[in-house]
Amino acid sequence: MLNSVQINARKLVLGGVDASFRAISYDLRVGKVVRPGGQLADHYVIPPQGIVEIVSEERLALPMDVAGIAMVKTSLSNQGLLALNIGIVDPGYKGKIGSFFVNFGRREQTLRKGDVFLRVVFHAVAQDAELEEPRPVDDDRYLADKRINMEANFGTEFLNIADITERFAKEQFEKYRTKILGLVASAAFILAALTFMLNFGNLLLVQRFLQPNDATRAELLRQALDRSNGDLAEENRALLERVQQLDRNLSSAIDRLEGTGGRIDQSEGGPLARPPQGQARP
Ligand SMILES: Nc1ccn([C@H]2C[C@H](O)[C@@H](COP(=O)(O)OP(=O)(O)OP(=O)(O)O)O2)c(=O)n1
Repeated sequence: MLNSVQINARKLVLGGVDASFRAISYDLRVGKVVRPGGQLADHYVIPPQGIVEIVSEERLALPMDVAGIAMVKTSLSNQGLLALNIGIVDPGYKGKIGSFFVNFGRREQTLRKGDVFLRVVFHAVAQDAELEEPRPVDDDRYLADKRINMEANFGTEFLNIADITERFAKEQFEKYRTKILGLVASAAFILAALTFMLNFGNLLLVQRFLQPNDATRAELLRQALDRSNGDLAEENRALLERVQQLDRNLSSAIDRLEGTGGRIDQSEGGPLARPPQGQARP
């Protein structure tokens, strides 16, 4: 691992400042901020769950026998700002360095031009193999690619909780819409059927209380017939007595007629007694 004197002497960092040289590393500073919409800025307030991309102020200019390793700044991590693009800087790499940052904390965090954001250590690379030198990375091209990538692939929040929730809810709704509509239709049908049956039941109940059923009607008819039979029996009995009385009167009238030799005793009443002349029989 190279020390700061070697880093400085071999001009591994272009545009560097003394304050960023550490004993065995260099602290890269923020050059440009690429906001979630892709716009360039000198600073950005990262909301909780927010994301931003940072491009270094310095350029690295590595020869083929030096490789770099970009590492997180512990102080930023402690604030909840985590660098995602840590890793190897290939031997021969010439260009700026960039990294996404996400805010895992509960509070907003600001990154601005000049802040340190990555720590780079440098290693000597053994030269016993044929290495292909990477092509230099143009600063403007590097920045433009970062902007395009940011705009195309990232939202204001790295977790995009609102978007994810909305998309998830929409997907679930689409998935279950047919089922839900079917269930609603069935529920409506069942409700309608129950309402109808309730009304029908009420009607039957009212009819049961207001109208006599067949058994009740038969009972009423039987009582009426009983009453009628009783009346007829009574009349029959009266008529029978009357007939018997008439029969008795007739017998006694005949007896008297025979006793008197065919003369009719006008003093006797009875059914066969002749009424006086000009008087109608009752
Ligand atoms: N934070 C970083 C880390 C590295 N690099 C640069 C220097 C590296 O030499 C180069 C390639 O690094 P990786 O291999 O990690 O990235 P890729 O897999 O995208 O690159 P490649 O296309 O070379 O496979 O990217 C960078 O710009 N920013």
